[in-house]
Amino acid sequence: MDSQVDSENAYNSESLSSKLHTSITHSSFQIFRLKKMANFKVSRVGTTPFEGQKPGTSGLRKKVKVFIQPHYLQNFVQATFNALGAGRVEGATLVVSGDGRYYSKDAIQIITKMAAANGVRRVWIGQNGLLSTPAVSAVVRERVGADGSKATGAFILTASHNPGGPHEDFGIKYNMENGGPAPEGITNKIYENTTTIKEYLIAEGLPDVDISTIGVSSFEGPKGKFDVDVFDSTSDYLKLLKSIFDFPAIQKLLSSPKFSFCYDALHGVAGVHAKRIFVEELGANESSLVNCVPKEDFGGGHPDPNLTYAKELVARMGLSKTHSEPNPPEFGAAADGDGDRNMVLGKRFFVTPSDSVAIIAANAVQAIPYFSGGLKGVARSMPTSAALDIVAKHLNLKFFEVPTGWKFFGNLMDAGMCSICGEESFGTGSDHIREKDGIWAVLAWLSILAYKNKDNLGEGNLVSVEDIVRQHWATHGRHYYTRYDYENVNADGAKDLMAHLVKLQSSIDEVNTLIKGIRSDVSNVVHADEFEYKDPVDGSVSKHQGIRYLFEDGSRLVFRLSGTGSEGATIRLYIEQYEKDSYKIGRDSQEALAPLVEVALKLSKMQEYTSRSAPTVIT
Ligand SMILES: O=P(O)(O)OC[C@H]1O[C@H](O)[C@H](O)[C@@H](O)[C@@H]1O
Ligand SMILES: [Mg+2]
Repeated sequence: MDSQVDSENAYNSESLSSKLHTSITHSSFQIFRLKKMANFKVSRVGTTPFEGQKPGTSGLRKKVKVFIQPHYLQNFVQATFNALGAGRVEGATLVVSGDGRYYSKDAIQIITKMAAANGVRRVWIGQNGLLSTPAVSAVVRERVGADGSKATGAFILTASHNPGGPHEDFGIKYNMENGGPAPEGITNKIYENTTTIKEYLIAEGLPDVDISTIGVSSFEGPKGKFDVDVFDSTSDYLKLLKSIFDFPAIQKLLSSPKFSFCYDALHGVAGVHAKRIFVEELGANESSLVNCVPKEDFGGGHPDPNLTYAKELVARMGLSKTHSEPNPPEFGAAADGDGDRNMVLGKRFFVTPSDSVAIIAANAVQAIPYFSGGLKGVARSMPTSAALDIVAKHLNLKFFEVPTGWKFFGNLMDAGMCSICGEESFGTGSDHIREKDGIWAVLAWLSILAYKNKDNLGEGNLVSVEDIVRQHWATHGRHYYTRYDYENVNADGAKDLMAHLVKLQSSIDEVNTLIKGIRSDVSNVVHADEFEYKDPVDGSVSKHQGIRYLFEDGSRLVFRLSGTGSEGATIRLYIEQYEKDSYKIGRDSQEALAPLVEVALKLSKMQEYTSRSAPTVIT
């Protein structure tokens, strides 16, 4: 009897002994159990607002030194609970996990205690606090707890592709019961709450949970039971992926001596899933995994899968300018810190994310069982190239152009209007969840490769990634595309540059005169505006979503300020040119785009406003 009592009340020994005494005097254990003391009490902690807790496109991202200030994280979490309202918090089942970056472990303990105090019924945590953003979305949508419970929302602890470590970034965002990021109505309310917050609730007496061991720990609070369920990070996500793709077909491709594969998680959370999915399930060689052990500081790197930051993969795939690789793998891919982004490479070949989504959409019905019944529609973000538009037209599919940010796809998917979508920012995904999904994109490509090679894994040449892309261009034309990023520039300079570009738009004639003075071989601008989007599902309007210059020959220049940086401003310049003639589609993209790049830089007075003579990253 004693040991049972002890284990249930281990955290309140003083009151326990007095109760125990009472129960023994009344010689009725039953009475004692019913009146059992709580494991924790609710403590109300006074606080004052912090400035700048406005969640951006993907939650709140700040330097760790900002987040670790006393009450900083707590204020944001309480503001979120208050914005959700008691109906979505009391009795709720909340997922709390992330990409494992520095400060995650502390944050998980704090959020768990605050959840308990706010009346949440269960907190679900991926083992070691690790769940990729797509895995969180899958868990929210698909996981069923041992007691039949379903998740009602999630705190995702990540700053995505931003570096991690004590001097780098931390982040937090809230996802709703559909597995997608909270809509603007909620994030605005969270922000309002952060400006007036006076107190937060936290459980006192609740111990830190051991997040490294799978299992359920149960506690008793003033409002009843509170469970912490630590579960395997990959099982639910894997189950969902298995229902989408033909795993045996992919396994056959991976085991073919003609094929070789490489995956770089850049020390982000995707490494955990990759080992299980690619190696244990699909039979890839363990040596094909690079940087797949998650690290709190991503090994000191920048966990963004692009040609600049995914250096090791780029070198392995034979794309490094300084290192020559004699025998690169046939296929390579990388992920960002939280595993929702992807970069796909072939042997010595880069697939632009804009082409990637178009090619996946073009082949999905044949190559991916989940889509065998047809696609409901496709969508891309505005700065993403128009390669997908051509596929949509060709296949007679519903098509949507939305502002940057994955949440805009969510509404379309919830309304059954969109199956596949993608962004130039290395995000690709489908309506299986409500986040982009890096591993899904890799499996989609492996499915296409498996499909195209289904009859020649024995004899004949392998149809390579490059073959698939070139074939696509030959059929649909090619969108030459590049993005120039100017990271961490002076915020006022960036604002002035944008204002200058908007002002120019008032006279297209003047713009064309300026352009002719810069390059006479560039076509005329026919339309210029700031992109605005009216959501076809809820009618909401998003303004100022990027500055566009549209040219007569289909070329486009787009300028945007990043919504995901944590310091200064980042200007993104997107340059695109369409070529239909087969003899013009094989050029080097930087070379093909050089005239438009020159126009963009001079028209925007980039160097004048940013004091930068070159971008930080070119993709
Ligand atoms: O605002 P940016 O830095 O260009 O980033 C834009 C990207 O941010 C996040 O990753 C969002 O999830 C993406 O949907 C979006 O494309
Ligand atoms: Mg990310």
